[in-house]
Amino acid sequence: MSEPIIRVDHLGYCYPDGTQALDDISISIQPQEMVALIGTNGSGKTTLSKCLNGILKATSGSVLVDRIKVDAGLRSSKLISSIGYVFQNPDHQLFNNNIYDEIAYAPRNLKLSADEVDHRVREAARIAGIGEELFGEHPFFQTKGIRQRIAIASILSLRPKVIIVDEPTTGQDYRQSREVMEFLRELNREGHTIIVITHDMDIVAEHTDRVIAMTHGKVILDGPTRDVLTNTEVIAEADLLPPLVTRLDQRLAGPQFSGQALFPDELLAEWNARSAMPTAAEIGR
Ligand SMILES: Nc1ncnc2c1ncn2[C@@H]1O[C@H](COP(=O)(O)OP(=O)(O)OP(=O)(O)O)[C@@H](O)[C@H]1O
Repeated sequence: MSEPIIRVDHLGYCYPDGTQALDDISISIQPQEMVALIGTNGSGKTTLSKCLNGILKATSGSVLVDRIKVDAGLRSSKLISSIGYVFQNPDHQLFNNNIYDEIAYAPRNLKLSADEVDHRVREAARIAGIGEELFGEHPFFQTKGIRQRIAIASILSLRPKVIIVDEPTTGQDYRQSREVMEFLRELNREGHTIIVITHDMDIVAEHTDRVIAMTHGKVILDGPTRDVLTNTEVIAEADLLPPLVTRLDQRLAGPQFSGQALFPDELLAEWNARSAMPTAAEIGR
């Protein structure tokens, strides 16, 4: 196994008002993983992301990203090029008057040459699927889907190895959500490590390989997506529900029903493999 791109050891974080938001978290993430970070509101997902990104300084334990010791106030150009954080609400991130300047903002801050900035803006926009004809437009007048892409492009222009995306599908319809997730998957295939924070278990099932589940500032389960999402008891401890298909599979009786199905096709295959139709009593088990 290669060296982790993220190594968190016994991380704790306490806000100045005394709220203990993270408690003894230890995780490591390998390069090019596609990870979902799940948990109820207030479980500590955003705080953890901010500690990874150097926005917050751990009050105990340590965080290493791409071998850099992460320390708030020390958002060195190396750290900025290693990890980027896309806010839950793109409007909290976008503040320039046109899309080009928005994407160019961070590389300009790195004091890169004008040519290099221009190259990075065009590259990031192309990867994020933002046409150059939009460069002069104001970010605020775009759809939420496009604003999300601008927010991602403005991080991509730094070419970070790790990208954390906080609730990328909130407020978007099914088609837009799918598009955003497929786009993140593409970035993942191209070599980026992606961490997605989401409450949507169908999105988790379909688009991520590993799930880290949190509650009350602790990691309660960390493993392959199917193992975590079908672990009903632990998922319930985090006040979450597995995908509907999984819940149905777990209620059906019979050896064909594994209780592990995540997708309708998997459940259908199990159903079709049955020698006889289930009785009402079996379904109600
Ligand atoms: N600025 C702050 N000051 C004090 N406490 C905070 C602050 N921000 C978050 N908290 C608290 O820290 C804990 C973890 O919050 P955090 O936002 O990290 O959770 P989360 O899992 O990201 O929640 P959500 O899904 O709602 O975004 C919660 O108890 C929250 O109320």
